[in-house]
Amino acid sequence: MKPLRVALLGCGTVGSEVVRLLREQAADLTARVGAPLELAGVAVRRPERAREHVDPGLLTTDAMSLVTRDDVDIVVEVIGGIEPARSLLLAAMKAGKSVVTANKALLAEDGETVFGAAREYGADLYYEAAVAGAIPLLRPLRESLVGDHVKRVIGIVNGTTNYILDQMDTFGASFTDALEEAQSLGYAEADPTADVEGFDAAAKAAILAQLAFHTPVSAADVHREGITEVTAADVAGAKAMNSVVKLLAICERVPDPDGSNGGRGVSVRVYPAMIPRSHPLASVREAYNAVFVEAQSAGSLMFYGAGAGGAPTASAVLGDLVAVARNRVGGTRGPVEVTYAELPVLPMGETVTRYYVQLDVADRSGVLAQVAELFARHDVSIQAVRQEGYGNDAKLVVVTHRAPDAALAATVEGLQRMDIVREVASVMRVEADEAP
Ligand SMILES: NC(=O)C1=CN([C@@H]2O[C@H](COP(=O)(O)OP(=O)(O)OC[C@H]3O[C@@H](n4cnc5c(N)ncnc54)[C@H](O)[C@@H]3O)[C@@H](O)[C@H]2O)C=CC1
Ligand SMILES: N[C@@H](CC=O)C(=O)O
Ligand code: NA
Repeated sequence: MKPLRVALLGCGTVGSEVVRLLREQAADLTARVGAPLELAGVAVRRPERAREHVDPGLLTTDAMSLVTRDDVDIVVEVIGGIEPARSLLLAAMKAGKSVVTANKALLAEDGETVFGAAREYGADLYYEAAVAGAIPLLRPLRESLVGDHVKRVIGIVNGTTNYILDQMDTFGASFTDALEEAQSLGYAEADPTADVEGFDAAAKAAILAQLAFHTPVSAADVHREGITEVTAADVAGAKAMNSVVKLLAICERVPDPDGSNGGRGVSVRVYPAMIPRSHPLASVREAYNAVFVEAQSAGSLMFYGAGAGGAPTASAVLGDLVAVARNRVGGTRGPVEVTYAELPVLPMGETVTRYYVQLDVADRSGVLAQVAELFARHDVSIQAVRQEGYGNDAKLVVVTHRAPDAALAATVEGLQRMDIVREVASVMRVEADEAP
């Protein structure tokens, strides 16, 4: 059988592992695809650098010529970022190549163009590695669950931030030390701001929401808060509540009051939140990822595994590579993205959540009543309130019932202006528990 020729774009953390696996598993991959997979070229920025497993004769800095070469069938993009990745993928699809990418930033920022090109040119576009690394998640959403009605997707989709929060929670590590470790382990993006400010998780949330709800969602639609403002007080507050702080990506269909099945819209958001230690997401440690999918007929499904790192991510890339190669051998195509639902993405203010608020207060009579009155004024119902310490160390901890995020935010602003409140020491959303 004629070999299928693969152009690899980028040979960093993920790309170098793709090359290694292609070489080490060549015989098995040939048997599984029905044709050998042959590396036609590797586009890099610095060809003078020695690379294990790569024949130097395959290296080029001219990625555009490589992707359009007649002897290339499949293009694997693991450069990352928007340009030149977008131009390279568009040129590849136009030239009739099948495409595999791990680039969530591009798919979330300008999925319309990239998915549109796949439709226009009839090209295969696979991207399992883009969300939750090695975990098979996009293929289940795109194929296995496509006959169901997905209601909610909630999970931990960024390994770097989970690693940092876990180190802070378990060992009391500093943010900076934990980030450096995550970088050295190959989990972090080239610019770790993408991880710690939540951009990476927001891109993944957009991709998940689009697939789950068959509706266009881009990174700009996602409410995003990172973990740079998570303090030791937040982590300690969570501990005292028998909870843990996790950076969550949440994609929800918001029910329509008239009961229509499609829903009023979708809420897509990323923020650090407290979850009870008894919840399965709380036991997701280090750089692992886990995602719950709640569907009408399937019920709750949990996907767990390595969400970052060279070899795990390369596993997902190889899975896609075999899939597109099989399609080429069989003369077929994979699934095409459909976003027929056109559900609106609702503003964060309308999203219903719960808050944990820790206040340093003056310890005198009437304080609790004034604080409670402010919550009531914003129609935010209190689930529990507790005082810790006394005198100058008095703290009030308030946990609310569900309320629109705008009402909760206005309540916190009001607390910040109250004389009796010395400091709003910690504010954190509370998720994934059963409370109303
Ligand atoms: N590292 C991880 O754990 C994961 C990474 N990803 C995604 O995989 C992609 C690659 O990530 P990493 O390998 O971690 O990044 P990396 O920064 O280690 O590798 C990217 C490589 O592309 C090269 N490059 C940049 N511009 C180029 C150009 N114009 N032509 C040729 N090469 C160029 C860089 O020199 C670098 O070696 C990104 O889209 C990332 O978001 C996805 C899941 C997990
Ligand atoms: N930087 C990302 C890598 C995978 O997408 C992460 O930390 O999860
Ligand atoms: Na994945």
